[in-house]
Formats: sequence, C-alpha cells, structure tokens
Amino acid sequence: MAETTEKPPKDIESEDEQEQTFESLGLDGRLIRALNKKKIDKPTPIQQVAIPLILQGKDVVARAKTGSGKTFAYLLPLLQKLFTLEPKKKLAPSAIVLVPTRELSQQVYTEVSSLIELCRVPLKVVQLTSSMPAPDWRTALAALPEILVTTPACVKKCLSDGVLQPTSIDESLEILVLDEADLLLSYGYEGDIKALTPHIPKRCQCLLMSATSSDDVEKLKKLILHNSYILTLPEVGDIKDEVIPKNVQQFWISCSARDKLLYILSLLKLELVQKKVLIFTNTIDMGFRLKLFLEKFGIRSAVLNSELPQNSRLHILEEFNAGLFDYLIATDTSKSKENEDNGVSSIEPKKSRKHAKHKADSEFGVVRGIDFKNVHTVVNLDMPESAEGYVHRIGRTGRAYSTGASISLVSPDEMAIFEEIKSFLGDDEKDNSNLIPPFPLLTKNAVESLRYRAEDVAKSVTKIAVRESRAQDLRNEILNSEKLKAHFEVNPRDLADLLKHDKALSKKPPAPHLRDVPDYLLDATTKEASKTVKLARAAMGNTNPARRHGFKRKSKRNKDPLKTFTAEGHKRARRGGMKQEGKDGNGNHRQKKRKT
Ligand SMILES: Nc1ncnc2c1ncn2[C@@H]1O[C@H](COP(=O)(O)OP(=O)(O)OP(=O)(O)O)[C@@H](O)[C@H]1O
Repeated sequence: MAETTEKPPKDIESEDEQEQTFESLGLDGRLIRALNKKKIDKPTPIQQVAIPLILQGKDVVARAKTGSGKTFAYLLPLLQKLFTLEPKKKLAPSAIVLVPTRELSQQVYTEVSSLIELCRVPLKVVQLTSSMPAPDWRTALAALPEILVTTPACVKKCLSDGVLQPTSIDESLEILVLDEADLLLSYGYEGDIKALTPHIPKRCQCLLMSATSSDDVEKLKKLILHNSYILTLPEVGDIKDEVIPKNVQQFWISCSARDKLLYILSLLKLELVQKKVLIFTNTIDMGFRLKLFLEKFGIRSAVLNSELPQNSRLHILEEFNAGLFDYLIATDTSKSKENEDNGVSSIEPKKSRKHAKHKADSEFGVVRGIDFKNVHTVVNLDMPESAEGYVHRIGRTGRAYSTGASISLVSPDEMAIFEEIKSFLGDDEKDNSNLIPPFPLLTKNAVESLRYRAEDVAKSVTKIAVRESRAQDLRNEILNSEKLKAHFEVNPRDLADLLKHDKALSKKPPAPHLRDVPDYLLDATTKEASKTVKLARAAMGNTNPARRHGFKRKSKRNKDPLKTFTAEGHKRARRGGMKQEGKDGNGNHRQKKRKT
C-alpha cells in the first residue's frame, strides 16, 4: 500500500494569513447558511485544509491541536456527501462516526442533528450507547438512519447480536470517521475495531481525526485505511504553537500543597480570573473538598467526575455550556489513581473505594474532546499526571478563535511533572521562551490577607464532611439521573432548569463575614488588578450569561489585563527568582532542575 504524505499549501499554514471562506472551500450553500446561523463564518485552518480534500473523496488523517474545529472539518463534507448520495433502500448507515466516549458521542450527535435541522434536509442520525438495551438499538437502526454515531464497542455488539449485518455494511457504508483516533485504542477498543474492519468496503472513505500523533494512530491507519492514497496533514508551525493554541496564555503559581485552597480562593474571591472557570483536581475527594470549601465563601460550583451517572454528567455539561453556573470542578484522573493511597483519597474506607471503582464509568472522558463552551480560565488545582494530560486540560479553553488562560498551582512535589510539561511544550531556557510565566495578578499580600480565614475554613472541611458530601451528591445525582432520563427522552435538547448541579452541599449557609472580602483586607495592587479583570470582562461582553453563547472571533489583546498588567509581586518574583512566592523553596528547586 503506497502512502503519500502531503503538506498543506504554504498560504494556509499560518492562522494569521488565512483568507479562505467556506464558499471558496466548495461547501454547499445550505451548510454555509447553517453555519452562519451558528455565528460561524470563517473556517479554521484545519477546516480549510481538510474540507476540500474530504469533498474530493480522499482518505484523510487529520491531526490538529485541541479546539481547532476538527469536528466540523469532517462533519461538513460528510453531510455534503450524503446530500448528493443516490437515495436507495439501505439496511445499514451510509456514515458511521466512531468516538471513544459517550460524552463525545452525545456531543457529535447533537452537532449533526442541529446541522441537519438547520439545513432542512431529510437525513436521519442515530446515537447508540452501550447503556441502551438491545431492542432499542434494533428500533433505532430500523428507522434506516444515514448516520450512526457510536463507540466501537457498540458496533461490535451490533454485529455480534445481528442488529447490523456485515453484508448491509458492505453495501451501504460510504464514510467511516474515527474521531479522537489517538484515544480509541487507549480506551481499549482495538478488538472492537478489528471486528468491524473486515466489513468495511474498499470504496468507503475513511477519516481519522486526532489531537496528537501516537503509535496508536499509526496502528489505526494500518488497520482502517485501505485506499492507496493517504493524506496526512502534518504539524503546522513550531511545536509550541501546535500543541497549545496560541490564543491561550499559560501561567503558573508556586505554592505548597497545603496552600492550594488558599490560592484558589484568592484567585476566585478577588476576581483575578475571567469566568467561566474549569478547575481540575486529580481525585474526586479533592473535588468535593474544594466545592465545600468554596461554598463556605459563597462561591457555588458543580463537580464532574466518572462516578456520576451518565445522564447527570451530560446534564452538568449542558448547564455549564449554557452558562448556568461559572465554576466547574472536574476530576479527570484515571480510576487507578483515584484508588491509590494518596492524598485525600486515602481517607476512604475500603468498602467505599471498592464502590467508587465499581461505579466509575470506563467510557467516561471528562476532558478529551469535550467541547466546554466559553471557558475563559482553566485552573490546575492539582497538576496532571502527564504532559499529554496537561495539553488536553488546557485545550478546554481558547477553542477555535476564542481566547483563554490557564493557571497551574504547582507544589514542590509537582515540580518534576511541571518541568516535564514545559520541556514537552518546548519551553526552552536557552531561548528564553518562558511559555508558562508566573501569574502576574496575584500578590503575596493579597494571598496573606485571606490566609487566616482560608485556613480556618479549610479545617472545618473535614475528611468526614468530604466523604458524606460525596455520598450525598452521588445519591442526589442517581435520583436526578432517573428524572433526567425521562427528560432527555421527551426533550433531548432542552435544559431541565429544575435540576441544578451547583446546589450547596453543606447544610449551613455561608457565614455573612466570609461571603464578602472586606475592603481593608485588600491592597491597592489587588484592587486595581481585580478592577482591570472586571473591565476586561465587560469589554469582552462576558458579563451576561446569555451573551456568553456568542463566539469570540477576535482576541482582545489590548483589553486583556494579563497582557498589560504588571503587579508589584510579579516584578519581585522575576527579580527574586520566585523566592517571593514560596517559603517552601520552590524557586530553588526549579533553578536546580534547570541547570541539569
Ligand atoms: N470555523 C469556526 N469558527 C468558529 N468556531 C468554530 C469553528 N469551527 C468550530 N468552532 C467551534 O470551536 C469549538 C471547538 O471545536 P471542536 O470541538 O471541533 O474542536 P476539536 O479540534 O475537535 O477539539 P478537541 O481535539 O479538543 O476535540 C466548538 O465549540 C465549535 O463549535
């Protein structure tokens, strides 16, 4: 099999130079009008390259950074191809989109359904999930949908249960998409994909979309792509631009593990970050500990983790995306990590840990590929376990043409992974690239002004309180999940306003003196920083939740306080080699690492 690698034309390599339109890519007028209704009028670089090639019928392996618009890059030409297909009685779908998780399946399904509706074309799409009973699969496929969105495991089950006939697939299948291809094998779908491959007809156009390249993608290419012409869209620009979108500003804060709650409180309470905020923790218990802690200061948030029932997870995502709450605490670490004897997790009794393991959903993917809408700030309360995990977390902001920021709270124990991340991103000491500088808006004074209150409250969030809240939340969500199931069945795209996920878990309301930060506690620098962030938010049209739905097309560089503001603390930090931030000697540790 000959493999051809083509580079995209020079003029589309740089995002700044692009001038292509959806019309010039050859896209159908109905699709363009549908996109306009979604306020999308300019293709992203990956769309500019991939759409014409897919329209020409080529197999494409598209690799592009997170949030670069890969979903439309394949969905738009896929739909256009189906618009023009001869109508004939087909016993299997013409297009199958395979994704690694149910969340992604729901996301893609919603996107296709909405495009079909806006285009007013008589195409049918169905979604199959492993939680659906087999008779439901039969019913869904009996409606003879043109498009099937599902996971590889479901397709295999459809084949083995006779719900899908291999001969029908052979007759019908025109396009097969493997979305988030880099994850499919790591989610353990190799056997499922192998069960499908013998039935993929030679003429079927195959598309592999992924955010990172890996041996798994190579393996899939060999497994799936059997046309002689394979087109690989190579990395664009240098590695830094490729891995993390340019429009995301990354920062870090050095603090001890013990001070992490204090630091996040300072960031949120002093309003030094733009909302909406997505906060990552490595354990579910830490997620609940943070939620309870913030609640005491009148900051409401929701948690998202693998333990929650699927309907609740989908609904939390919908509510967050609709702007119904501003702070979402997500736990994305693997189950094995959750069950390790580390940190807060270790407090769980054996029985409960077993329960958590049992409950956690293997098809859950809180981060990878999920399109959190209009997240302006990602905070790593705990550092991720790998550089790849960091890239996927940070990729939840700055999607397509929007801007965003990330702040990583790094304790001395996490310096090693932080250094690994920096080197992965190409943060080179020698060329002074300083890709992840210290966060400039939070001064030592501001943090210290909240220390007493934060430490006092942190003590009251006991291990037992965390455990009880976690169990209570799970019970609530299981009940909610039943209601949501009925709700989704009747009205899948509506929002159930009555089921709020950011409800307070503690019985006592926050003490009035903790709700507001008294003026005398704030220094002039922090007041100015907070005012600037608020002004920037207003300038970016980010004050009214309804307006957050709009897509920010241009980065507002000059209005972004992170680009213009310099706090005293930051200057000192630079001069003093981070000493100002850490009693714990992080700066020294960092220096030492750098020399090696
Ligand atoms: N041309 C465009 N203009 C503006 N917004 C766009 C455009 N294309 C896609 N988007 C929006 O950008 C966001 C990110 O797109 P998408 O989810 O397809 O990214 P992705 O490359 O698949 O990311 P990931 O690798 O994280 O899955 C979505 O909200 C999508 O609606």
